[in-house]
Amino acid sequence: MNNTPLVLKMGGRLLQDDSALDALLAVCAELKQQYPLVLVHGGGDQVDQWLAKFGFHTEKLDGQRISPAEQMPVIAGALAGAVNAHMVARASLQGLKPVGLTLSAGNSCRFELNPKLGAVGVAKPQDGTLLQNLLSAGFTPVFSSVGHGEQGQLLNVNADLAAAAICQLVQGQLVLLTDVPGILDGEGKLINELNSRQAAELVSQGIIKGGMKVKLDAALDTAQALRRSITVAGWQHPQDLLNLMRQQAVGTRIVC
Ligand SMILES: Nc1ncnc2c1ncn2[C@@H]1O[C@H](COP(=O)(O)OP(=O)(O)O)[C@@H](O)[C@H]1O
Ligand SMILES: CC(=O)N[C@@H](CCC(=O)OP(=O)(O)O)C(=O)O
Repeated sequence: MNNTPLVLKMGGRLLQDDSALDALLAVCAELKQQYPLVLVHGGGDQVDQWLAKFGFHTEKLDGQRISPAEQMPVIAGALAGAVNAHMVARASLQGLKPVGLTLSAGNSCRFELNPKLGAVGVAKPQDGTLLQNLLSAGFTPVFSSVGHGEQGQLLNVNADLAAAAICQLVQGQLVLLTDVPGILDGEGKLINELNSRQAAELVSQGIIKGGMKVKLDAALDTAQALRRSITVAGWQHPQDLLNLMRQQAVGTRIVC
């Protein structure tokens, strides 16, 4: 058993495709025999659908959702309710012994507010006691990207930034799984490795933007904090995850 936890972030269309999700979670069950495992999930597409059903208009700024306080019950209902419970159910089928949590559980994270975005926080690692206890007892923590602020107000957190904070909390290794095979260059080709200087250039050229820019920021921050590379990869080929853990090149490796 390697003692460095593996923190996997799952997002995008994966969360609405049960056969793809089950295949990936089956690989997670294999990996859990080698690494303590932590899952962090998004659910932006489900939030879009729920907000529309409730008659709310929604907008994003720099890849993050503007989240007025009156929309938070719906946003938290989708992320920490429906999507989290679904992730726990599917992970349970694979024998992962999942435990569904918000980022505030056991004071795991604290939050820096971004008033431009409404009830949105950036998660920062705070107290690792709950996570360490769950991992040493063989459970798989499954975090939604919902937290709460100092006044008890619900907060929406981008799930990549949430995964970065959780990874820093356990000093783990982070893999951000998404709908595309990794970070793509101006011609749509996969970039195998990216450092902060090269990344800044691609951002200034408008080649890395929106949700991928948020992922890149989460990865660079974590790479810097832990002095370890972070991978952004696709979820479509679950075996890739096994290959990645065998040190083979998969997706985009972000180094500081
Ligand atoms: N250079 C880039 N390479 C790959 N994807 C990019 C790039 N720039 C922007 N994107 C967009 O970012 C998306 C991934 O971010 P996001 O939708 O937030 O993912 P997730 O929902 O998995 O967190 C891609 O599907 C793509 O539309
Ligand atoms: C503040 C903010 O943008 N929160 C995100 C949280 C979900 C998320 O990040 O989902 P994916 O990883 O599936 O994109 C949102 O409301 O969409």
